Amino acid sequence: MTASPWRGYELGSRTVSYTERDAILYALAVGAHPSDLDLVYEERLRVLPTFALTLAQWAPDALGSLGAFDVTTAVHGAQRLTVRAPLARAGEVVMGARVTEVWDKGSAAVFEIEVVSDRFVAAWSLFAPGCGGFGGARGPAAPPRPGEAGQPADRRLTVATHPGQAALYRLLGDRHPMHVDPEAAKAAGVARPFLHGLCTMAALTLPVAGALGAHPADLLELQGRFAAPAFPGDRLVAHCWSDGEKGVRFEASGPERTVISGGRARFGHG
Ligand SMILES: C[C@H](O)CC(=O)SCCNC(=O)CCNC(=O)[C@H](O)C(C)(C)COP(=O)(O)OP(=O)(O)OC[C@H]1O[C@@H](n2cnc3c(N)ncnc32)[C@H](O)[C@@H]1OP(=O)(O)O
Repeated sequence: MTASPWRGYELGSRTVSYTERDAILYALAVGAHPSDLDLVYEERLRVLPTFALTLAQWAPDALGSLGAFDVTTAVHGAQRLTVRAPLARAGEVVMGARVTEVWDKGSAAVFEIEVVSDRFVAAWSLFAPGCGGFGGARGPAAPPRPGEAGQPADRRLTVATHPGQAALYRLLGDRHPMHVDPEAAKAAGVARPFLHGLCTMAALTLPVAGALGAHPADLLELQGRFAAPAFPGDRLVAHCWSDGEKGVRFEASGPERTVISGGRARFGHG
């Protein structure tokens, strides 16, 4: 087996600062309701833990800028987030990042990037067409999907995304043109601009928390694979399987296909 030269690559460290306004805009961009005062009103603000992923976006962006993969065709394949401590209402976060693994899928490579801070640990999987075939390991198989054994879902939730959602979300840090420019989307093999995977995932986290009687700011763990593009304006349906008292496994579908598979979320008790 040959390892990719990017395996173990240190992306360095970065300090990113943010304001209450950024955290509120983020909450609105992922679907918080104006009546969710502790997400949208600075007097009561609690910061959504998934906001950390916008602060850490520099890491996958840095790897693309270094030329590890073609940024016009690579897409976000999967994400994991482990929360260590709540984010302050405003402030700065110091992060370090490195490429933990590069899997060889033949026609594509999957780059695993880990970002670590005292607030969270986050892991990106980037699916990069044209980067495989270097003689490396394929990596672990896709995790088993809930419901595979025929167990019916415990809950069905719906999330209405809105047509302007990607245009708004990109202002929080991921300005890849594939989310707004039809030509850039086509270059990535998608018919029209599609939602950021992290926007889709965070948007689902809000109703999932509500269904569990948890506060979305009490999220402790989140993960999922972006199985197919979701589009701004799609109505998403999430099927959820209980996973402990404040945990859930989920799969989410758009009008045509499953868009998030192997979803998992766990919340604290507040
Ligand atoms: C930069 C941007 O701003 C970031 C973004 O937010 S992009 C938006 C969010 N992401 C998306 O919309 C991507 C949606 N997903 C997809 O379009 C497709 O799943 C895909 C293009 C990633 C892969 O599809 P496809 O080429 O058909 O892969 P497929 O033949 O099923 O699988 C090939 C291998 O890759 C793996 N793989 C497939 N999808 C994967 C994913 N999403 N993440 C990680 N690995 C994946 C499979 O397990 C398989 O490996 P194995 O043979 O060892 O089991």
